Amino acid sequence: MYTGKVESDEHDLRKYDFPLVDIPRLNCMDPQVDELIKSKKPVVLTGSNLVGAASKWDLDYLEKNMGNGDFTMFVSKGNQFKFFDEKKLVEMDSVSGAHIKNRPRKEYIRPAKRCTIKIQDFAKRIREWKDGDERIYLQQALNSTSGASVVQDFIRFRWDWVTAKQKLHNWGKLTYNLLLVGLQGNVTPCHYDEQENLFAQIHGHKRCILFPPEQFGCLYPHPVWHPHDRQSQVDLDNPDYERFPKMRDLHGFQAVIGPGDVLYIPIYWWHHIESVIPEKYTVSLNFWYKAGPVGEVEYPIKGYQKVAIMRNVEKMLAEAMQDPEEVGELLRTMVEGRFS
Ligand SMILES: CCC[C@@H](CC(=O)O)C(=O)C(=O)O
Ligand SMILES: [Zn+2]
Repeated sequence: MYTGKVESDEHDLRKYDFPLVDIPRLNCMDPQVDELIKSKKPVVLTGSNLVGAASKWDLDYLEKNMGNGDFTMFVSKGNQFKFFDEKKLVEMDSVSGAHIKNRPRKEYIRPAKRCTIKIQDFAKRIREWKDGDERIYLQQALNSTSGASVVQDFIRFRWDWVTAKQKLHNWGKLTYNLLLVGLQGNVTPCHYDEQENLFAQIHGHKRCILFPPEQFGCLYPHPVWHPHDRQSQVDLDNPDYERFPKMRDLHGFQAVIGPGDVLYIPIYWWHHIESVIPEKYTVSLNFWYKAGPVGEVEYPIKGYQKVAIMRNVEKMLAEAMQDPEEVGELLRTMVEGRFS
């Protein structure tokens, strides 16, 4: 169980140009926990036993008990697993209307290829993996086909505790739990999700770097119609300050989480997550909850609300212009020399 400050070199952590402060680590019964969650600030919860029933979910156990399903796996030549939404290629046609259909479809580079695999084959590939091989990352929603023992373990999660959190903080419904099994060194690059996330670490350690929604301007997300919607264009591990000068203003929060820890990643908060040494692979399970109903709007509006507004403006303009390429031109015309 990780207990020290993050500078410890037990996980051989990469150094960054931007400052990083530790995310608070609190026992789940500490009253400060609900204050932090209420104010949409990240916190590492210890002692929740949320997924205690899954503490035995190592590769051998999963191999024997995940059943015979075809599970989703991503394969990457490098160590980055940047999410690519294939649906956007279709939606973009519908968003941008007929005439774009006959334009040459920009061939997007998919940093990670999606495929399916049996858990036994996946476990074999993890065991046999060696430096230089392409990397693999199993990312599978848990459901009733996930094998009887796994389902039994799932039922024994602390649903009382987590459902009380969901209700207390007025979150929407649990959309799903994503089981994540990845190699040491795998990175999910900087992105935000439109869901509240209780991120439970089961095996191995993950270094999590988070930025608040207010730092949107420093992280240059792809446009909403892009398959990399919600993903930052910047590579924190290989910064390009020419293209993205405001990266210099980044200041982040970090935590290394280990078995039994649960990291609260607030909705719209940016996160960059790396599986770190010493274990060869990591196992995590997230709990994604839809945003709760928007109550009384308090002014001034918050950073995450500005992100939601910017997303809606981008979508509306893409619909109106019928061509996403023209949206940038229109926004520049609107802003340049007028609002400074
Ligand atoms: C596909 C989800 C990946 C996960 C990060 C990680 O553990 O690699 C994450 O970003 C999240 O739980 O929101
Ligand atoms: Zn995420």
